[in-house]
Amino acid sequence: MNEARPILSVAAMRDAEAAAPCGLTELMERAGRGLAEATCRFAGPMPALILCGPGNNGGDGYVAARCLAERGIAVRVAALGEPTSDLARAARQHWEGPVERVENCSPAPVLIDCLFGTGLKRGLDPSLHERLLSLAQESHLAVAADLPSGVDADSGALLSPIPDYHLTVAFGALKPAHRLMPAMTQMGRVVVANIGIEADRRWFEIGTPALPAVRPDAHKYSRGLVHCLAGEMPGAMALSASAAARSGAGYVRVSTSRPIAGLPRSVVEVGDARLDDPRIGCILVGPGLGHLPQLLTLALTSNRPKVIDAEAISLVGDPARLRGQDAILTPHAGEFERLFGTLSGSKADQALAAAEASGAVIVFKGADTLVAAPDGRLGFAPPAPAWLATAGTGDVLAGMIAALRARGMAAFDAACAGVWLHGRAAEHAGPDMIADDLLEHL
Ligand SMILES: NC(=O)C1=CN([C@@H]2O[C@H](COP(=O)(O)OP(=O)(O)OC[C@H]3O[C@@H](n4cnc5c(N)ncnc54)[C@H](OP(=O)(O)O)[C@@H]3O)[C@@H](O)[C@H]2O)[C@@H](O)CC1
Ligand SMILES: [K+]
Repeated sequence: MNEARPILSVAAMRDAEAAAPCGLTELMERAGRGLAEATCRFAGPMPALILCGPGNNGGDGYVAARCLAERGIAVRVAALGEPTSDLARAARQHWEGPVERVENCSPAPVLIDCLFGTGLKRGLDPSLHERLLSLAQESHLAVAADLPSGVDADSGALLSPIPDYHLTVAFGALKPAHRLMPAMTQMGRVVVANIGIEADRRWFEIGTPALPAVRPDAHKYSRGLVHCLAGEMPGAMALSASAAARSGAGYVRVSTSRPIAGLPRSVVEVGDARLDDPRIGCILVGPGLGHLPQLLTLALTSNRPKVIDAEAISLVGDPARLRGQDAILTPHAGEFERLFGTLSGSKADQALAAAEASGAVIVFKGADTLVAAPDGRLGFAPPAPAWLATAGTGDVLAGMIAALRARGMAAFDAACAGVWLHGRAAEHAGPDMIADDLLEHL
């Protein structure tokens, strides 16, 4: 079972650290020990070079050096200068070995980057980031302590270039950058070292979903009716409706003015669109919609839950129009901007602002998909294969989420579950998959 792991912003991390009953010195001790242990497990007994910055990330490095030396590993330390924080100064004093200079130290098979973590405020000086890149290039394995030095922890932006790491050891909890583009692709394997903080769980990495059980007395309506509104290009809705049928909906119905090729025989095509039917568990509008804004208007006249995808998102026009609707929106970046405009802040900030402005659950898609709720909950998708970026996969996701919503899951939970299952289906389908192949893996 893959538990949802908490994700903490820099501010939330500082609060959690300050509230830790064990105190900050012990937290640093645990972070350094966790770094040493994870590195040993990953790299074995290879000689290591630890680069220490001036702050507490550097402090973790001095602790890790001591722990690695205690394990008999040949470890060297190189620093930018003397530590500037009290905690790091104390950690430096407990390291009994020599301290070289980052500018002229020689490389080692394992490079451990403890230059900067959550305290990074600007890009590294060019001479320093070039030094970091070249030492990483000359190592076999590069390990980042908490975050690669150069990454903004809250946004995932690269403030200066970073090497590709093999392992990143996050302390206490993941930070947004561990699951946001572009930083997430350069961190290698990401593990969390438990340092004993209590983490707020409103932001989290989406874990294995708990799907509703099928009751012994279930019938097709109680298992969830998804009503799809097909538009000008019904092939897209064929994918969505098939995905809904394969995601456990009891009954999938498609309103269409002409026959749709490629639908499973169990999916029913109907000529009219009676959306006041209380048995409808979720309406789906958008995939293949084309220029039929009246279908969105029709969906919005119904009080039933709805998933609004693709072209229908842009047609909403004003986010306030969704207030009072029980809606899930699934925009990619272009659709997001068309509806919500250019919002400031990180992708996480933007997703939350959009959820608040619309009152809807927002699935902000991309290589770093986020699911935001109006109440401030935020799910970060675990990494999914890059080959998901192909035509029609969004239609499949919309159908999956509609089915999970129709099965009675709350909107936010259904969206998170759909995103998680979609990523895992892509892993099973393999690199040459097309969207249709996902259906076999739902
Ligand atoms: N708090 C805790 O209890 C625990 C924290 N832990 C660890 O602490 C890390 C956070 O530590 P931190 O806050 O000291 O920040 P950190 O990332 O070391 O850097 C700050 C220093 O860098 C400097 N600086 C910044 N950018 C720069 C640049 N581009 N180029 C040059 N300098 C730059 C900045 O100087 P300033 O700009 O402020 O003058 C300041 O001196 C966290 O990631 C985790 O590893 C764990 O031990 C668990 C317990
Ligand atoms: K680091």
